[in-house]
Amino acid sequence: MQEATYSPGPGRRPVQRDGDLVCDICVIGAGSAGLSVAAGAVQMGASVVLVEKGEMGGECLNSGCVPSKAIIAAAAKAHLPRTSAAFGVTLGPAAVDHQQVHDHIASVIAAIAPHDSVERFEGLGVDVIKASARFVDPRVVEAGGRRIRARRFVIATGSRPAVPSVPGLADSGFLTNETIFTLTALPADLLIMGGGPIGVEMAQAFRRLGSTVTLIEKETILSRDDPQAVAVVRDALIADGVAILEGQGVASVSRSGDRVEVLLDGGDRISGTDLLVATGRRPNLEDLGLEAAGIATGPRGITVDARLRTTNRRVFAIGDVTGGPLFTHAASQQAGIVIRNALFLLPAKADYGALPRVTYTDPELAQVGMTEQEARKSGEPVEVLFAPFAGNDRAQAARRTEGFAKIIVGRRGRILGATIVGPGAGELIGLWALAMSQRLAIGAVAGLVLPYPTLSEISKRAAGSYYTPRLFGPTTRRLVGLIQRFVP
Ligand SMILES: Cc1cc2nc3c(=O)[nH]c(=O)nc-3n(C[C@H](O)[C@H](O)[C@H](O)COP(=O)(O)OP(=O)(O)OC[C@H]3O[C@@H](n4cnc5c(N)ncnc54)[C@H](O)[C@@H]3O)c2cc1C
Ligand SMILES: NC(=O)c1ccc[n+]([C@@H]2O[C@H](COP(=O)([O-])OP(=O)(O)OC[C@H]3O[C@@H](n4cnc5c(N)ncnc54)[C@H](O)[C@@H]3O)[C@@H](O)[C@H]2O)c1
Repeated sequence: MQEATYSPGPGRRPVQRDGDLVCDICVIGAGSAGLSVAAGAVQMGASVVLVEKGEMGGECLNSGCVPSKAIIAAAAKAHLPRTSAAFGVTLGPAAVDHQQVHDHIASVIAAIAPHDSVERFEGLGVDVIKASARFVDPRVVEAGGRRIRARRFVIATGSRPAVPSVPGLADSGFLTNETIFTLTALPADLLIMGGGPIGVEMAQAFRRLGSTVTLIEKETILSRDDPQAVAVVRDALIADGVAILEGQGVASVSRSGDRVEVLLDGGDRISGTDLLVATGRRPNLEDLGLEAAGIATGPRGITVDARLRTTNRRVFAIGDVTGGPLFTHAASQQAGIVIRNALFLLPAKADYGALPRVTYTDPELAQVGMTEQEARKSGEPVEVLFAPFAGNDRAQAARRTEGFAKIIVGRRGRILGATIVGPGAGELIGLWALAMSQRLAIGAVAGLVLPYPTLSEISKRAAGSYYTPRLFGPTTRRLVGLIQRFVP
């Protein structure tokens, strides 16, 4: 997480009192969520203690967003020879050295790590304790043999892979996001259980790097997303050579020598050299002493209200440990809400109505607000605006014409949601996130002047189509005809 740093000079520091370390805010967990609160709070003058039992930066830096996007970038390079010929450029076949791919991933992590480091946070004035934290009563946390008494606590302990209880799986040896980025040899035959964002991103990346890949999904891949957009991603994965088995559960797993064997619910058997389990997440709640602090949990994680308060009024919880939305940018949005509540006593509430999400396949799939299906279910009259990348001149020049932008509009041009699947969709969705967060109507995007030729014009094209039937209809024609009679 790259949040801004401002150095206002020394602020309040935690103090030792009656054997306790006393501070304004104690943050548990130094991942995307915890680091954002700690950095923000200390720079606004609060005294902050940050407790982390593992690596600073948490999952996003060490085993999530950063390494996954680094391997996707390597895979894009490996894919170049397969797309260049249409431009009249012939590249030799890609030779992938996975040890060097691993080193590339490690060096990207190392480049970002100083921003999340103990040194940087202590430099900002945070007391960092490298230990496991546990509530001993509603007001006190113990960590590394120290007692921390804070006005407010923030639990930001994240999540870990949820491994399903499939017979044989635990004894067969499998990879998760915690281990796959440490491989120094490319898996020859990779089986992936789970077709969520992790499964599909990794399926395409490893296939492009040279693995044979089979993706096993018990329902449909990317099931939360617009099926028409998912179809574009599915076609791209298949074109890359990923075998996709949808509607197929895994009945059992076994290992025989260097092969892992999977028995599917339907009775078919498949085997591979490696198995990646990407079947969702579990919140990190254990050993936190939540009962001692009177903090309730639900099936997805720690129970919080719209202000992100737990059932203990001194304690907030944010990030993956609350069960969703499971994104780094959601964690930092939540951190801002906690800061407003805890430091300024403002009743700020979480609102995910304009929270974008992107799956970084090629093409990317980006969403903000409601999908078409969600909007239709809401009962409001819905208009669907559609612009294909094939109608975008820049996409034509780059030979990237797959995909589309679909904008969902309600009454009086209110933007209800945007789905973009295609080249650079993750960058293009930002415009719609801004439009939705500022409650702009569709006319604001239709009236934008954007540089030609850019992919971003697809948004204007889709927005403009809202006015096509209104502008080019019989009323306008009659009006122009009437006015023209008076033009000398
Ligand atoms: C492969 C993968 C790719 C992803 N890609 C993206 C992406 O592209 N974009 C995106 O937005 N999101 C992505 N995510 C999701 C994102 O990584 C998470 O939503 C985010 O990291 C959650 O942050 P967090 O601070 O809640 O938890 P974490 O980052 O998990 O941090 C929690 C920290 O708390 C510490 N901790 C736990 N218990 C204790 C304790 N008792 N005492 C002290 N410390 C403790 C842990 O050691 C950890 O460091 C991805 C996830 C994965 C797995
Ligand atoms: N680009 C991004 O922003 C990004 C990338 C990766 C992860 N993430 C975050 O991390 C979260 C976790 O990702 P994920 O992909 O592990 O989880 P997920 O919950 O999104 O998807 C898991 C998939 O596994 C399937 N599944 C579950 N059990 C199965 C079984 N026994 N056999 C076959 N399939 C099974 C589910 O039907 C589901 O489709 C995501 O929800 C997302 O919020 C974000």
